Amino acid sequence: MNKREVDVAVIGAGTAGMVAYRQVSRVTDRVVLIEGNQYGTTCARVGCMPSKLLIAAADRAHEMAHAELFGVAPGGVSIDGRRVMERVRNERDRFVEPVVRSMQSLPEAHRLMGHARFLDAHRLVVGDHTEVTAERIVIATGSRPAIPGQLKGAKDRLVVNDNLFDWEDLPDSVAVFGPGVIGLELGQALSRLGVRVRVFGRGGSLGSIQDGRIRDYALATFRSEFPLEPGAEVSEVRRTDDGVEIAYSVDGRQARETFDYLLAATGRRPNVDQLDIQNAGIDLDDRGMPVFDPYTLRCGESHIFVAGDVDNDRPLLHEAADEGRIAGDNAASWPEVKAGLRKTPLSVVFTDPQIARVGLTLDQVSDACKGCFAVGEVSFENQGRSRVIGRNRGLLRVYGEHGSGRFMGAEMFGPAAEHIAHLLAWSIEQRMNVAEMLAMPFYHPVIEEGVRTALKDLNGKLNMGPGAGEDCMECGPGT
Ligand SMILES: Cc1cc2nc3c(=O)[nH]c(=O)nc-3n(C[C@H](O)[C@H](O)[C@H](O)COP(=O)(O)OP(=O)(O)OC[C@H]3O[C@@H](n4cnc5c(N)ncnc54)[C@H](O)[C@@H]3O)c2cc1C
Ligand SMILES: NC(=O)c1ccc[n+]([C@@H]2O[C@H](COP(=O)([O-])OP(=O)(O)OC[C@H]3O[C@@H](n4cnc5c(N)ncnc54)[C@H](O)[C@@H]3O)[C@@H](O)[C@H]2O)c1
Repeated sequence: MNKREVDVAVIGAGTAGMVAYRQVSRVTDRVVLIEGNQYGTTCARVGCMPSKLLIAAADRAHEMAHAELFGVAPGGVSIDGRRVMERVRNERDRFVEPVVRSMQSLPEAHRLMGHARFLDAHRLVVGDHTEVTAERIVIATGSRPAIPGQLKGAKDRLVVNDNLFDWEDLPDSVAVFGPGVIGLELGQALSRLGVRVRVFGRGGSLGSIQDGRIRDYALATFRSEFPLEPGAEVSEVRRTDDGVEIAYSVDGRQARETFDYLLAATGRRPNVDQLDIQNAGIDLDDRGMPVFDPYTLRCGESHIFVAGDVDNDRPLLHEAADEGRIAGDNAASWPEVKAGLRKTPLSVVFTDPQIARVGLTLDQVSDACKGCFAVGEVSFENQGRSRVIGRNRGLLRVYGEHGSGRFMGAEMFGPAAEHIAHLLAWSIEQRMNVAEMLAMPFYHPVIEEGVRTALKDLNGKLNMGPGAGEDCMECGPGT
């Protein structure tokens, strides 16, 4: 067994771990970044990037198939599944390659390959070949798909995001389990690429949507495009000669249907369970998760920090990077530990229409404002720019506090949500109130005019000015 002694050990070379390593390596050479599988990160290899590449192909197919709305006849759209998947893999590899290269350019003494486990609060055993003694430790081990036992009945036809993007060709049919973020993004994309898809859910949840009106609107919209059962009762999942047979009932109606594959998108599990974390000497909650401070990322009063998806809090790429920076800075400066900057919550789901959420959710706003808040709303169905480009579906709901007029949060299902969510998140970051947001410039005709309509509606409901539709001589048509 090799022995190493370092100031800081970072476990996991994903986004959070690499950022933590970078921060630590600025102040000490006695640092090691440990990776148990392969370099390249979840985001680039099997997450954000390949999923968006598949969605890009699907969106193109969908736009072509619906061009007749504009009097443009594309003359039949043909989808070459092999070429679709080839581009996904090639472009994915282009994103992965520089990440791997930057890892390989690190000093050899700073890199260690092997699965890490805690022997005690300061000692790790890595891949049964090296024992690392570290004064401080950052756990950045990410997460992996959580697969309910029943779905394992699909045997060799069970896929998750880790292997779907390696398909050589598109299959004819896929049963998608989990109408969460991954299931909706990939399910809709596969459907638009000509794959027969049915999405099975449990308990009625949809994406990460928290606002009931947005959820209902989104559900009806997705259902008009592909079968989606958010509350299906699945009694059996069975591998047969023909593929995967699923027996299920919806509203008492029994059905059996066979698919080529079953995609499990049923949530993700933090990679804590294989760390022998019980040896680390830190407090664990009743699910065995480290108890930590979300501002310092420190576990109790210890020398151990967490960062990224492993802490199961805001499992998104930009948050993993922020957490890596905070945890890395604190591991570097320990025992001096500072609260880091946590940004306004922001999430975007790349369905069509997109789903976005910023700031506090409706329930959180109600708690924070003790019930003294109002909700402004706009439908994009008659919004000028959205109609012009044929993307006039969706709803934006904006939340503001009575008295102060402070803008608290928003949820959206609609066109250009990825961009609008940024404007709204930046407004919250600047602590703007609704009147200040309305004083910002709005061009014509743009989708952002819909945001202004929602804000005016909110302003009126907060009794702070005219509502939507009143006193807007300067507004153009369809705003
Ligand atoms: C399909 C999909 C699509 C996504 N799309 C988006 C998106 O569009 N936008 C967005 O913001 N987020 C998206 N995400 C989420 C985003 O990818 C993650 O939040 C982010 O990649 C997490 O980074 P991380 O560093 O915490 O984990 P990872 O990048 O997973 O890194 C963890 C590393 O730790 C290693 N490891 C684990 N255990 C050990 C051990 N015991 N010893 C040594 N090494 C270990 C792993 O091998 C891995 O390399 C998506 C995720 C998925 C799955
Ligand atoms: N655009 C993005 O930012 C993006 C994209 C993909 C993933 N992500 C990240 O990855 C995380 C994980 O995504 P996810 O979609 O796996 O998780 P999720 O929590 O969003 O969704 C899981 C879904 O599976 C359902 N489910 C659970 N067990 C089930 C069962 N037995 N049968 C049917 N349905 C079942 C849940 O009710 C839920 O709707 C997200 O929370 C997000 O942070 C982000």
